[in-house]
Amino acid sequence: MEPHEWIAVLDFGGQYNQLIARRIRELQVYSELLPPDVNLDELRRRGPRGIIFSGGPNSVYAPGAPAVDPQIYEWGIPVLGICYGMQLMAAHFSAPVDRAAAGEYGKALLERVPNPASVSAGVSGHAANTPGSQPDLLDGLPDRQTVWMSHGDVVTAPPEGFVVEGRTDRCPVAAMHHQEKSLYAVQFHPEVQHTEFGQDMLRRFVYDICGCTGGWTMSSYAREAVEEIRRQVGDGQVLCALSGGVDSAVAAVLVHRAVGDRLTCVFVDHGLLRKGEADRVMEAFARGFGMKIVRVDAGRRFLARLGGVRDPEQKRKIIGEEFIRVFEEEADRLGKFDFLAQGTLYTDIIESGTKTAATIKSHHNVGGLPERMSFRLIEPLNTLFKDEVRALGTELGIPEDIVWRQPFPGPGLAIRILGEVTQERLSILREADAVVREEIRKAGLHREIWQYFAVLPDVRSVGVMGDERTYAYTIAIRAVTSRDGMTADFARIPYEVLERLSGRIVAEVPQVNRVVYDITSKPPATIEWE
Ligand SMILES: Nc1ncnc2c1ncn2[C@@H]1O[C@H](COP(=O)(O)OP(=O)(O)OP(=O)(O)O)[C@@H](O)[C@H]1O
Ligand SMILES: O=c1[nH]c(=O)c2[nH+]cn([C@@H]3O[C@H](COP(=O)(O)O)[C@@H](O)[C@H]3O)c2[nH]1
Ligand SMILES: NC(=O)CC[C@H](N)C(=O)O
Ligand SMILES: [Mg+2]
Repeated sequence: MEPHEWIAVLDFGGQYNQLIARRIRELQVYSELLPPDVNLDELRRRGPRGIIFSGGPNSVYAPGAPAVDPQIYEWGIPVLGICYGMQLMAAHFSAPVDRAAAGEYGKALLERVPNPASVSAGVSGHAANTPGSQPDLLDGLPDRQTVWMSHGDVVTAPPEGFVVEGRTDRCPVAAMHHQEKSLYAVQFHPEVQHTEFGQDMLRRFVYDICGCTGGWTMSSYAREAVEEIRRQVGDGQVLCALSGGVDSAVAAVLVHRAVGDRLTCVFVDHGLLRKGEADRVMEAFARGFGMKIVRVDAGRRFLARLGGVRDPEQKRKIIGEEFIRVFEEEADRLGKFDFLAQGTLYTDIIESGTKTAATIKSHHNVGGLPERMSFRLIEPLNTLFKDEVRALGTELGIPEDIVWRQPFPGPGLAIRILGEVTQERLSILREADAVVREEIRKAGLHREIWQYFAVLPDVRSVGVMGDERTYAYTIAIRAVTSRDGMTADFARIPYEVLERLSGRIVAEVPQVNRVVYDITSKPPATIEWE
């Protein structure tokens, strides 16, 4: 993707990195995360208007701490360092960075430090270093404001050539900039919602300091994505992995716009879908989309490969590989396909683990992919979050029921059955899940709850039904609210709805005698149980 103006965010492994890029896009300027060891010539070629260094868990003075090519400071492009990013910049310019007597975690009060040399108006918006004084980042903002901190190291004095713009009780240099170069840094996190004027600071950096003009929207995203796909595919043919979910629907529509009928979508019924799902997906996509869609019934082979497997990561890897084998076989059957399009989101990538971020779980379409495969991947959504994809889907005219369909993981019910996946367990879970979906919809809660489903833990317990002892399965209900799936809270479902759910599940699903409700948020839990 090469939009005419964009901001690069270098990823030092912090928790909020993805949020930085996201906030910039909210300001209508495209932004993307890149690894900190990105090649500078390559980056120069891609021509960002500014660079942001993210936070990260390391200490700059520790051996092996991630760094950047120091040439970056001589390039003349505006840089904003955040937290670890600020400490890195300070250390480069030989300022002392030490362990603080006490760190700052959470809310802090930022006090501006008056800077007589600052020019408060008429910023040229130039990327080049203009000799003389650089404008303040905090210009126009209140003298005292709430910011959000998360650090244990501190820059105790500004490097030579820098002026201090703000401080807190425990942090003598909480915001600073170079007097002559366009280099800015803050110890707090402007990207989090709790930093009162954080978005104003990012706007100031992106527009006034980097000289961006804005106007990037989801429809520009669509336009650029279509061009990029055209360029990538040339006159080749594309297979698109279509699941019925919003991500792959949006990916398919983009590819379709780019290459027309050189696209064939493949929907795999792997036997791990919800009740009635395969038919509903085929019906929804058969009308109105004008794309070729092939359905593959592969239930038997997936189940055979999952026999005896209990480990969640192993299940994910088996499913990821089997998906690719099915696509390869279909490609051979249908003609010559070099490309496989998938609706991979940024969330799938970060959770699967990157160079700097830990593996939480291997998403089947990322960490679960086999090493050897015959396709080149097309993933036009791999920098976006779910709510951005929904906005894009709406922009592309995709029907509301698909745009707002609750997410359903590619490995399907296999990662909601703890322990071995068997035909019997699948049918218990499928029936219980159908009740959950029906009752939540009836209660009118389906739009405000992000995801709601049943889980089958590997637990049996004693009950009494019709004066008889039972020893049967427990069903857990999982329902969460979220904006992008990165964090989530359990949904406050009214007791009456929970009561109906538990009554119906125990009465209607044989082999279940107990229903529990999962009341953990993410973190510390995740949305799915495996
Ligand atoms: N049953 C399936 N058949 C073909 N491709 C699939 C299937 N399930 C998942 N995929 C592929 O894996 C990708 C990731 O799955 P994921 O569930 O994250 O996305 P989605 O199904 O498109 O959207 P949602 O998250 O809303 O369910 C999909 O975008 C799609 O390309
Ligand atoms: O396509 C997918 N392949 C996967 O392997 C996968 N694992 C989790 N999910 C979905 O991702 C979101 C976050 O899930 P977790 O909180 O469980 O990590 C939730 O929306 C999950 O449903 C997956 N989607
Ligand atoms: N959030 C961060 O970037 C933290 C940076 C550094 N490890 C510190 O604790 O100060
Ligand atoms: Mg899905």
